[in-house]
Amino acid sequence: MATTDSEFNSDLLLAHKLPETRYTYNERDVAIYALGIGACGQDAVDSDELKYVYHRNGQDLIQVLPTFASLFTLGSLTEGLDLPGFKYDPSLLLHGQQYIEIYRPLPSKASLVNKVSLAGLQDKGKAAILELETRSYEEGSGELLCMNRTTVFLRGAGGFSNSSQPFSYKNYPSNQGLAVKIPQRQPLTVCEERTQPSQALLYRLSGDYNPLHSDPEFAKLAGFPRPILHGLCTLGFAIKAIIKCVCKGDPTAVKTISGRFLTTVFPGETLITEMWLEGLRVIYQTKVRERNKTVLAGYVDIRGLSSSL
Ligand SMILES: CCCCCCC/C=C/C(=O)SCCNC(=O)CCNC(=O)[C@H](O)C(C)(C)COP(=O)(O)OP(=O)(O)OC[C@H]1O[C@@H](n2cnc3c(N)ncnc32)[C@H](O)[C@@H]1OP(=O)(O)O
Repeated sequence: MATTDSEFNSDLLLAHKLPETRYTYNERDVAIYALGIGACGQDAVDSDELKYVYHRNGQDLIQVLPTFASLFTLGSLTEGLDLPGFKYDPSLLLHGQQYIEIYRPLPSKASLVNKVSLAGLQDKGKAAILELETRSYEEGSGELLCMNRTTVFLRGAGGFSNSSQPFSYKNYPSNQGLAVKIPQRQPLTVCEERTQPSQALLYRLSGDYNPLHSDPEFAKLAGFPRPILHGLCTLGFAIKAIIKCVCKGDPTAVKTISGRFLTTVFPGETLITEMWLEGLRVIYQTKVRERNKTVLAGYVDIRGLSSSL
């Protein structure tokens, strides 16, 4: 049977092979990213954070934050993703979740080949949830460096299922990236950091140029009073706080990162990240002080016993 352009076609969608993408970066990109997630944003000589932007023995020795890996997915979603058999309005897209596995410390420069695949699609009625998995291999050695699973919440794109049962496709283990249960006890440690009013304008220079984060008119059309902060920028602030407070400042201690974006953050707001340690898992939630809202929650699995607490 012929289908119109707007009709959902799971056969077409699931058979579709997403193109490989490439990502090349150097020490300058690593430093610009670190500044974008607030490194040295309150104190230019902060001894916990200067190492992410400067090293006195050469820029190639700067340390790379594990969330830098999230940039490797740029180019698959931010450039507009064309999926046969499934239509959505990109201007209504919100970043829902990010799951990252780091297999070895990120070098300060590299050329990567990304293998991208569809990891999930769910019909939630009012919205669709789309998940893309990106495996990043170092060019030359072919070594697998990390994996990202990006979940986007597509407002207005739900209700596409052809049968009475809502469409649901997921091709990864159900224990990965689950929503976390926040402990009822007091957090072990808390870190507070103010974002700058220009935070999104700085963060976007790492390559996510979606006008939702910079253009007041575009933001209004997407349903927001003003431009909002990139979800991955908020995630970067939170994980940087965990590295500082729980991992003795060692960014290579981070093995797995999971985060769900619960509500939007506006540039200039203050982020309070609360942390609980459960074995080698740090459960965290990030709140906005000014609105007393939880904006992000998730977990970080750390290697070995490097916790400083
Ligand atoms: C380099 C690659 C980048 C890729 C992304 C590029 C574009 C970037 C854009 C951004 O950065 S946008 C800024 C960051 N994101 C946000 O600010 C979103 C914050 N979250 C929200 O505003 C809300 O959570 C929401 C996403 C609008 C959903 O809230 P809503 O009240 O509409 O949902 P519910 O009714 O609670 O749930 C419906 C259904 O959906 C599931 N769900 C809810 N939230 C999420 C989520 N964040 N991620 C994944 N799934 C979510 C929820 O579990 C419900 O499912 P069921 O339980 O009914 O099965």
